Amino acid sequence: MKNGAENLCRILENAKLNPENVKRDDYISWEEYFMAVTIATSHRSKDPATQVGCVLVNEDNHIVGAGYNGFPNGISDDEYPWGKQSENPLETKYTYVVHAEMNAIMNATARQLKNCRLYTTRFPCNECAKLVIQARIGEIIYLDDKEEQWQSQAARKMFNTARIPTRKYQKTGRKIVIEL
Ligand SMILES: Nc1ccn([C@H]2C[C@H](O)[C@@H](COP(=O)(O)O)O2)c(=O)n1
Ligand SMILES: [Zn+2]
Repeated sequence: MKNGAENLCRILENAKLNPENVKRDDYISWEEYFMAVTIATSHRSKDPATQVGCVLVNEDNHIVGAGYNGFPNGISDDEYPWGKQSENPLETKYTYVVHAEMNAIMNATARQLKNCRLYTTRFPCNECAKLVIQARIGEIIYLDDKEEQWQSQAARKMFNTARIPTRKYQKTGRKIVIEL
């Protein structure tokens, strides 16, 4: 019996020494993973000037919603305007585009978005902030913020009042290459 136990210990020790039996340690973190999916989601946007992605993650680290900026379902990307500058609001994208955060919330598979984390490549605008607060989303993690824009300032003001924390994603410098 003693020899059996000794043999088993030796086998286990040898196994640990074999790298094929030990998990890799260079996997990406949850934060890197969710922001990578958020950035990848933005690549579906047809907006020629600005592509925004957004991902909703619940308390179990499950992705429950994702979206990017685009026109509503059935509104042709080829017939509606993608321009930014016009005296006539009917001729600019802003009048029609659904923001990435709005699409992520609307696409959410989970009925309950309460306390989910919202990852986004661009800090939410005031209109998205209203939906985020109403959906009781728990935290905003963003890549970039156009702080000079009043829409961003209004959103931040509402998040502060609603006590929804926001934080800027801290880049790790890691790069991944995805060949599609
Ligand atoms: N938090 C945000 C802010 C903006 N967007 C979308 C709306 C437009 O498609 C584009 C912004 O246009 P720009 O003036 O930067 O060319 O980004 C969003 O989805 N979420
Ligand atoms: Zn918005």
